[in-house]
Amino acid sequence: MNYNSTRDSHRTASAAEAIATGISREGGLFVPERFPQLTQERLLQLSKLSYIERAKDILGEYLTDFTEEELYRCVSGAYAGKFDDESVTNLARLGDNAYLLELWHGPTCAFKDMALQLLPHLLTTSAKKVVDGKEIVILVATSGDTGKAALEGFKDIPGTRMLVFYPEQGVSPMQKLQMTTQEGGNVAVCGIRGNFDDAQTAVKRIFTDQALAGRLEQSGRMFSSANSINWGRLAPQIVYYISAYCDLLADEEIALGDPINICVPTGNFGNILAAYYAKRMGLPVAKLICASNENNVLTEFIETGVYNRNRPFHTTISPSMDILISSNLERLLYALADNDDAQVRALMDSLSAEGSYTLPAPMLERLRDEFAAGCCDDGATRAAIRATFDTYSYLCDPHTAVAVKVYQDYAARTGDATKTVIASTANPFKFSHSVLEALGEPAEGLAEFELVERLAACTGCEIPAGLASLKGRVPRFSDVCDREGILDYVVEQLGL
Ligand SMILES: N[C@@H](CCOP(=O)(O)O)C(=O)O
Repeated sequence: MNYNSTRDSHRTASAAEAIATGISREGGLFVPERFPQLTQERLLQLSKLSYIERAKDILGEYLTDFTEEELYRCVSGAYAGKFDDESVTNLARLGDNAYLLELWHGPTCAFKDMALQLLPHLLTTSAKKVVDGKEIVILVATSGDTGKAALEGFKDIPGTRMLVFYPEQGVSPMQKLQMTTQEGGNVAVCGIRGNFDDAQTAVKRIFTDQALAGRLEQSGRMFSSANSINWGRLAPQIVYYISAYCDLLADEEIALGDPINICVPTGNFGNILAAYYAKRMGLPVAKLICASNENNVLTEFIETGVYNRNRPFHTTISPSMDILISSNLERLLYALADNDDAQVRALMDSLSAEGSYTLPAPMLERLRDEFAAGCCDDGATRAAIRATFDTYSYLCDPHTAVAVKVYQDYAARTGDATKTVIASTANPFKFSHSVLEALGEPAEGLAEFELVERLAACTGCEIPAGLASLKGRVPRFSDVCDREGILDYVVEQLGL
């Protein structure tokens, strides 16, 4: 299986090359040249396997330049003993037709662990194949969850170095504590005076700066990415949607071939794109429901075909989705345009020049066939946390609550009673202040761990070990730079 760049479809890469480099030289994203197909018998077989076996099987279709033994080592290294239990994910029922797919049972309590426990194995295996001996310098832009999961995955991994940039005023206190207390001799964390889009744009610019890449190469190093622009981040996310379908099958919640809907809270469009790719592989999926917070650029796009980032940026209680430039949308555009790279280049040029673009009618029609969308503000998010807890005794984090609300609005609006998997993306204790407020509990003026303990006391939910262990920890990293200073920070840190 080879991969093509969304901005130059003649540029091909093996899986190992796509993963080691992270992004194509001209700024395009790598996409598989075709989608392997899952038959119904295959889904049935997969439903009898463990998560690790399912992951090995599905990823084997994409990572064809990895040996069976390499794949098994990567997948078991990522998932065996690293998650709360060997099922890795959990499905919790929410009413008659919905299930929350809990993806946050890994070490950093967010869905990003599902891919970022695996990426270090995939990346070091890939590097040995295609760029042996080079140190991989991984630059990460985060709005809260990717940063910590990437740091945890890559800490002290030989041959790698990592610099993480996060919006200093745009993540939850727990997310900040998780990142700034990170251990590991190969990592550094820097806050920026700006938002996630500023960090992501600066990092992407660095990845495509050929002069800088040359200087880095002279010192035996190369850049890569641990964001979902890297194929090695996205492929593992496809697995959990297929696995969720298999779990529903094994639990006899659905019959083989029954379509499901998938609803995903998303900002950078990676998590929902993985569900779309699962559908392209033949997973029976009816609608993909895209859930956004007040930064509703994706909702408007799916409803109208106009992508317009020229709008106020909102700092919300679901900060990991505070994004106006959704990187992975580019991969969807490539698919909707039938792999026409010129079309993608034109849309992306318009996005960088004007901050907006409009889909041609045939692409919009295909988009709306596949996707539905909705959004909600912080007030509705809080109300959804409260209502979900009161009605189902289920405590969800603000990002998951956005998806629950959007799904419920969708179901009420359309009458669609198809069984729906809602991606539950983070543990609520990462956002204790907002969750307590939503429950109507006093939260003002309390320190972070007072909030955590109060939330545990009033809900009976367990504080995850990965967060409890941060109590009393002193931050290691306090660097902050302007958004314009990210390049200089990288140059200085790397001694270029
Ligand atoms: N929500 C993300 C933003 C980056 O997304 P990614 O999937 O491209 O890594 C975060 O938590 O940082």
